Amino acid sequence: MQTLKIGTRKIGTRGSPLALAQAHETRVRLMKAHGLPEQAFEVVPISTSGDRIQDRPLSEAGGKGLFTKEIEEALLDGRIDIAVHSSKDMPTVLPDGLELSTFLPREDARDAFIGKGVKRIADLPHGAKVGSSSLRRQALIRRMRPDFEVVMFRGNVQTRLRKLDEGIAEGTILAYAGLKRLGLEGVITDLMPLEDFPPAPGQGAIGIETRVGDSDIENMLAAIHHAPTGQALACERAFLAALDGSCRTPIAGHAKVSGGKLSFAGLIISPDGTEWHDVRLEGKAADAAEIGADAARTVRARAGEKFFDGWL
Ligand SMILES: NCc1[nH]cc(CCC(=O)O)c1CC(=O)O
Repeated sequence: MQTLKIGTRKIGTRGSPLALAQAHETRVRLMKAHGLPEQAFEVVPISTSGDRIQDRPLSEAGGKGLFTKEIEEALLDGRIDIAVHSSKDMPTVLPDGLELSTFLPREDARDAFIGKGVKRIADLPHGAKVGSSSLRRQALIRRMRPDFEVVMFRGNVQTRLRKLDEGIAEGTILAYAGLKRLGLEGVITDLMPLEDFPPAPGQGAIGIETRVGDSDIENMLAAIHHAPTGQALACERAFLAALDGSCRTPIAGHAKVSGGKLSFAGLIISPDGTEWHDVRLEGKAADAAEIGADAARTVRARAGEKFFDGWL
């Protein structure tokens, strides 16, 4: 075990209940891995622009970076030592001097369905309202059931559940991982199959951002890094990075890693759910990023360049 320098390590996070749960999970893993008491780590909640903008889709307001800007400034300034994120919410390009260096063992990456009065999404009546603000989920819902009315649904998990109770929609889809971390898996009425309803790149994986070259922190985090999750994420993020010119094209991607092998499934889909292109690739886990980039080239070639600017 590495000997750590004295002093409290500051764990930066968004202030939402899910973000705090993820920061606490990180803290507990660090305490156990290093035999350190709770006081060795402090969780520092930071409010971000993404948390404050509630009135329009984030893709219009400026995209994923809105959830990370203020936290990354704190990391660069040294006000915090590490930043804990949902990998799914992380832009593919990070500010100079920062890296996503550590991943905790991934939770089940599937989406979960929460039905009101029905168990499965297929049981909803013709024309039912399904709530989601995610472009990917909206497109996948429309592909599955063109008769449904997709309604805008933002806010944290608790807010969305309240909207369901109020009858604004008859069902909604959220990440299983987030519900589980909040102790809310009891509200789930079904899990969406990976094949019909592929998750967002990074879904279910907690990622930790650090300053490049901060060797003290790197040593500390090495003890909690989960290498297979890191490889899966390298693949999914390479796929996203190679496609993600705008965040208006819904993109799904999921890599499974086991026994040094990686298998990846990726999908791009039009927001109306009528046109999609998918890809499956397998290879060595050590080639994770190349597999993701290859998969992106394949779907890009299948879709044609026009596919990507058709929805602006
Ligand atoms: N965009 C919000 C967000 N970011 C990460 C999660 C869930 C946790 C995860 O995927 O790790 C969620 C909520 C959701 O999609 O239901």
